[in-house]
Amino acid sequence: MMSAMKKKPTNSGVPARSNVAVAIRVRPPNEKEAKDSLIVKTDPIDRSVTIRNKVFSNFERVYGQNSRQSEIYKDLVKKQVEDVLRGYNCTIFAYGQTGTGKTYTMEGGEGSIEGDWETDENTGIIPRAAQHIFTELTAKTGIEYIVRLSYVEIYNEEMIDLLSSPSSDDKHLIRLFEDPAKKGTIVISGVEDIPVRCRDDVYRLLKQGTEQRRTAETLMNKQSSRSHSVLTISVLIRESLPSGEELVKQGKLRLVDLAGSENIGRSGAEGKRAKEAGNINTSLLALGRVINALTTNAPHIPYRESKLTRLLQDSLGGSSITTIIATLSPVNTNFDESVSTLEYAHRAMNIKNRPEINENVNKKDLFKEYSGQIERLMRELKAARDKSGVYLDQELYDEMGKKIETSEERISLLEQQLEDTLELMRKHLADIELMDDYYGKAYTRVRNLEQRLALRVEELEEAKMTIAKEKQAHEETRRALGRCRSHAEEAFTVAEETKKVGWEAHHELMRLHPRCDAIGEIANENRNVSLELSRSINESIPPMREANDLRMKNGEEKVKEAETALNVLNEAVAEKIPATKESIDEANETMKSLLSRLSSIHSSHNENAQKETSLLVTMIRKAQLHLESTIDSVVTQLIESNDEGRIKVEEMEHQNEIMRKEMDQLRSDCREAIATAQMKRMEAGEELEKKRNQFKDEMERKTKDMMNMMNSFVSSMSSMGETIEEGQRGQEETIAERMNQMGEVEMGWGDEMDETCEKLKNMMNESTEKTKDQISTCLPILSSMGQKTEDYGRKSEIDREDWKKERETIEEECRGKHELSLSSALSSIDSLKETHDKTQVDTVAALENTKSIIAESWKEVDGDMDKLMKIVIEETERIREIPPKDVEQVQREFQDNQSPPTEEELFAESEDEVEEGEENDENDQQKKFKEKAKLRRSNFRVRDSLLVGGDDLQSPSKLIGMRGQRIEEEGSEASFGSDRTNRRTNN
Ligand SMILES: Nc1ncnc2c1ncn2[C@@H]1O[C@H](COP(=O)(O)OP(=O)(O)OP(=O)(O)O)[C@@H](O)[C@H]1O
Repeated sequence: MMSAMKKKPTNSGVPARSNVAVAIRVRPPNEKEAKDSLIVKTDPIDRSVTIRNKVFSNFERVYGQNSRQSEIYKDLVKKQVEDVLRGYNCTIFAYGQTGTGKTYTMEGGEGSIEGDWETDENTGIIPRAAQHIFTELTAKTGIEYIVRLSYVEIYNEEMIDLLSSPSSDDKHLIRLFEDPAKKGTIVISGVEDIPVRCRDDVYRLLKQGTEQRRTAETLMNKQSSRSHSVLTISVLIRESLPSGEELVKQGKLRLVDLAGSENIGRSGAEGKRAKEAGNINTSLLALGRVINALTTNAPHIPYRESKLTRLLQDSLGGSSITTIIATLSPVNTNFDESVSTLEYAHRAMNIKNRPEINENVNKKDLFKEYSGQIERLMRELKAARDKSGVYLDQELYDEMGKKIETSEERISLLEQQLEDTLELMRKHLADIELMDDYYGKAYTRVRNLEQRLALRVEELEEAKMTIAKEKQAHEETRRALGRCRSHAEEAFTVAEETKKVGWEAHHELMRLHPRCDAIGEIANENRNVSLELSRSINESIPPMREANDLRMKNGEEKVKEAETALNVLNEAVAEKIPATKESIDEANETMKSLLSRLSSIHSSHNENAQKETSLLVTMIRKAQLHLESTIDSVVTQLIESNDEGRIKVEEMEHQNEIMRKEMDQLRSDCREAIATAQMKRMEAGEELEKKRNQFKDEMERKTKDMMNMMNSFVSSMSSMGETIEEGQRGQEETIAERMNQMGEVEMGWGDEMDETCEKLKNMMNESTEKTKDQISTCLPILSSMGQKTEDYGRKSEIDREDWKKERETIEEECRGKHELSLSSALSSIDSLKETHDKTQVDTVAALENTKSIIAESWKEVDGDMDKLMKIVIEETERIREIPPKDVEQVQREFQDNQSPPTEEELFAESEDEVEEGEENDENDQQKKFKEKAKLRRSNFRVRDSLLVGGDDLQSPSKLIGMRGQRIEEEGSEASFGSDRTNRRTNN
């Protein structure tokens, strides 16, 4: 294929001429060989193999029994795969005796075909190469590519397409021909060249081909392959250059698993098997000859001697990069075969190739080239045919016959070539059509995929939003849990405070109890004092009342007496008035008769009369004074009784004051007690604060644990979210990558895309399911945690309520007891005060009542006195108007009417008279005094006869005299009344 591609010298590290690389691999001995001696020694550093004494060196690589598949691949194949992708043809074939590990090296151990090429040690070169090619291709951007796979078997010099359906009988159609445009490049026609889109396609086809391989059991190996298998992976890469040119690269990787190279005789093959072995050896012998010819610079290389050599023409001495892996058995039994293989390999090592890269050309050039080629061939064909109708002489004819024969051969060759070229072209066209078809499909698919991608992106966005919501929900849950924690903390704080207050109250209560007891005792004492006081007051009130009553009674009596005396006086006056009138008349008469007689002595007699009058006035004044003093004494007594009441009131006030002081003391005690309680409360508070801190620390620790749990949960959730996000991101990236690739590759692998999308969808579904599962796993945990938090909160609430209730109870009890004791003390004090106030009020009322009674008495007395005074004044005035009588007469009259004054009175009066400035000598005065005393004594006798009452009250004349004197002194009646009133008020 791709004969139109020009070859150009190698570049990029591939030498222009390079020897076929030969590596030796020695497998480990199998069970059968366990007792056999190991004769093959490998030196990887020296790259030499020693078998007995024979040393084979300068190999590309040498691997011992413990070599690893991955090692082989990295050293021998990896670079070639990269070269294939750059446009080189590369061949790797395994050569060796049956059962030495050719298939193991090329395909891998049992079941290894589906293993991961990078990790699975069983995996052989073919699966690794397939994986590697697709990994590299998918990693490249800006290219389109198509990968095709053909798998043929050469068995008994027959080529069999291992990928065609087993029923088809088209094996004879498979031909090998040289690419006319690329000399030496052998093309296999008539085989299925199946496009593959991924590693799995390769595996599937490999499996299919392997099943078709004919294997026969030989004595040497149970599954000894009697055929050569050739797997070809062609890669066509179309690349758009920045210049706008379209470049096409085509590389080919041939992986050949040769049949065993053992001796027929030793293999034990018989009959058909022997034929097989022979054919096998024919091919291998031809291969040997080719190798010999190549290494000895022979003019002819017998590629055409066998299908195998024909097929490997390009790989041996051609433009391919070739690696041979010669496999060996390590044991002595296989010595000959091992030596043969080593010699074979050593010879092959000298084959020189000229690796050429398949020149990058654009599509137009490719067509042009093919067209030119076809045209040329057609021309040649036509020319050849045209010549066939010309008549020539015999010799010339014979010559021409020969020439015609030659020409016919050439024609047939050209026809063959033309046919091959046409087939190639058809193939290329088919490739291009296929590519275009793929491109169109891919374009449509890309569109569809873009739409799907948009949908996926939307879904992804939705999923992201869902995740974000979930995250938010988680965040909210975390926050809610945080709030719950803070609520719980608050609840605990409150509970602690409540506890503290409760304890404080309890302590305070405990401390207040004795204080309350003391207060109660004081209150009891106060009550007793109060009771005592009220009792004493109650006791003192009746005597006071009695005293008052008595005084009132006395006053009344006195008033009554005064009234009686007044009445008596009035009566006496009334009695005396007619007698007096008569006496006055007689006296008038006497006076008249004696007027003349007395006129001489008028002046002296007048003087005596004035003296008598003044004596009378003095007597009246004395009586008045006596009365006043009596009244004053009554008033004083009243005042005294009033003072007594006042003293009692004062005492009570004093008591009250004491009680107030005691109350103040009590209050200050209470305050002190409260201050002490507060202090104690503070102390208890500090203690409780400590305990609370301890409790809080404990709580914080527990909460921290809880939070740690929560955080780990949340972090696991977030990591889960991140994983999901990463998964999503990965999916996004994968989708984007896929889309990029899809956008860039116009060839059809829509199915792959579908599959990828399906896979992605599945992945997303899986991821969603996983997320759901995780969420569903998390939800019960969350709900249980929420439940726990709720329970916790509820418990805290209950605790808080309990504490609150307890606190209220304690407070109530405390307050109740405290208040009860205080209120009882206060109520006892209040009751005492009330009693006291009541007593005071009663006393004051009693006093006021007494006062009003006395005032009433006074009013009455005043009225009577006024009346009396009026009478006395009138009488006095009337007496004053009476003309002076004869002294004797007067004396008689007085003797008749008045009791004689006592000596002291007379003496006092005489002294008064002396003080009044009378100028008499001492003898005269004594004489006169005696005379006056005599007179007065006689007068008083008269008076005594007139008087009814005792000595306490003065005679009416005295009273009159006193009153008269006072009137004279004060000058008016009103002033006297007001003066007395004033004095009473003052009292
Ligand atoms: N390097 C190795 N390490 C472990 N086992 C190996 C190795 N090489 C070969 N074997 C084992 O040896 C046996 C024969 O190997 P294999 O079939 O690959 O030989 P072969 O050369 O392909 O034989 P045939 O020519 O008959 O196809 C297999 O069971 C294989 O697993």
